[in-house]
Amino acid sequence: MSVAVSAPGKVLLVGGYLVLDKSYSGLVFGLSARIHTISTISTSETGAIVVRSPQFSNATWTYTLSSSENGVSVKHVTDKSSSNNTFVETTIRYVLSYLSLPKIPSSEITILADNDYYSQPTSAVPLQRFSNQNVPLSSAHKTGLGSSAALVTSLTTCLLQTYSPAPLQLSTPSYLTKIHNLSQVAHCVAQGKVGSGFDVAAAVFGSCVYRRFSPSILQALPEANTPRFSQELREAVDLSWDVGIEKTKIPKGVRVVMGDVDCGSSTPGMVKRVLAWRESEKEAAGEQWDELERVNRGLIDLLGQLSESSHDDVRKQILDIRKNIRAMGVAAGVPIEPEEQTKLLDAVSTGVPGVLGGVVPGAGGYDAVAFIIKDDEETVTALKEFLAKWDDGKVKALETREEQEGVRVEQMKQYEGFGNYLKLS
Ligand SMILES: Nc1ncnc2c1ncn2[C@@H]1O[C@H](COP(=O)(O)OP(=O)(O)OP(=O)(O)O)[C@@H](O)[C@H]1O
Ligand SMILES: C[C@@](O)(CCOP(=O)(O)O)CC(=O)O
Repeated sequence: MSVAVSAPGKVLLVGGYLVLDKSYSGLVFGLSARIHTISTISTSETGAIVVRSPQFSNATWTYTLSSSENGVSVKHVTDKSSSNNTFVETTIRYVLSYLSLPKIPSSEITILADNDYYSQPTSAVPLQRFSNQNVPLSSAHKTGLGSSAALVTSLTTCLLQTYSPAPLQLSTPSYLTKIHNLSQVAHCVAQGKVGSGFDVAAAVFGSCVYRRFSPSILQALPEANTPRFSQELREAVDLSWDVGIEKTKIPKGVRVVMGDVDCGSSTPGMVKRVLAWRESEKEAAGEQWDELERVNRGLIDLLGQLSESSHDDVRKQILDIRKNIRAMGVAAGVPIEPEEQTKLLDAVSTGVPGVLGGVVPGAGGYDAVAFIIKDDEETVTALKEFLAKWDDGKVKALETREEQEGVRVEQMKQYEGFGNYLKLS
């Protein structure tokens, strides 16, 4: 029997940087662009998991598995053409160690990512779903939708559904919390640091107002496969975390449109510099963050009770947020809303009727822009046409839009046309 799961990407509309500190919050929307993982238990005797990501070249990873009292040892079988996939390997190691099964049947897992995760070449004909990128994963141009968090969450859930001794329902709140905690652990270990985790939260719970968990929950965990690893992992995951998730959704009548700026900024470098500034200018930075939190919360409240008559208030609130973000950027010496992005956001906000405003989402920089617009075809078309003419078409509107739902079990039928990618049972 095959099991399929998908988890959404994210856009952190407001709260970049602040959300790293538990005293502040971020508004994150889950996106319709999802990463799917489909598993099939295989008949092979040896305990092994073969993972394929068939939209990319040389993207097959084989792992042999063996159980011990220190957790499940997961070894990547390498050959000449293979590369590592730390996110996949770590997720398998942590989920199977969490389950601590004495015997682990072999399985095959296929990863399929919606097209919006990668900048696509301009094409006269519509792309097929899960289009083939024809390049190794390392050369794909990511659009910044949080592919690793969606992948880790989707794979964690797929492994739990495949290997848990008792069948589980994703509608059970305690099970979703377990998926969240385990996915956060695996994602942090794989990326080598404890981030705020808003991307994993969106992948699990969908759109929400997010407040981070205390990093100390994870910092105390022993290394994988050392004494007490399995027990302590289980204890940490089953603990009640001090994370804040207030589910939310975009109000009726408006939608989010993402613009992919095929360029890119180094998020870790920007985070380091903003946090160093905050440390060195404690008082001024504290005041600035409190003010940003106030205006961010203002937008969250406005969106919570939106009507046609409050569109102008949303416009003003977004401008206020941007003014504060630019001030933080100047004070920290980090181009969070760089001049080029300011020009673009201003031009779209004033030049395209139906656009309520736009921001540089997440860490900002040159990566992406996100717009809140009226949810009608006319506005979407006008925005796309405007972007196509801007700076030689460097900014492309993505097809994805906000979506409320987080991780979910998928019906197998939808993959039937993808026989070139996977065999179903
Ligand atoms: N389709 C996929 N197949 C297999 N592995 C994937 C896939 N997509 C993402 N990954 C894993 O996630 C890693 C990319 O993670 P990274 O954090 O660099 O990007 P991201 O999460 O998309 O970034 P951002 O948070 O800026 O959106 C890849 O190196 C790979 O390990
Ligand atoms: C800067 C930060 O607050 C947001 C980064 O968001 P993004 O990866 O640019 O979408 C970092 C974090 O929250 O982990």
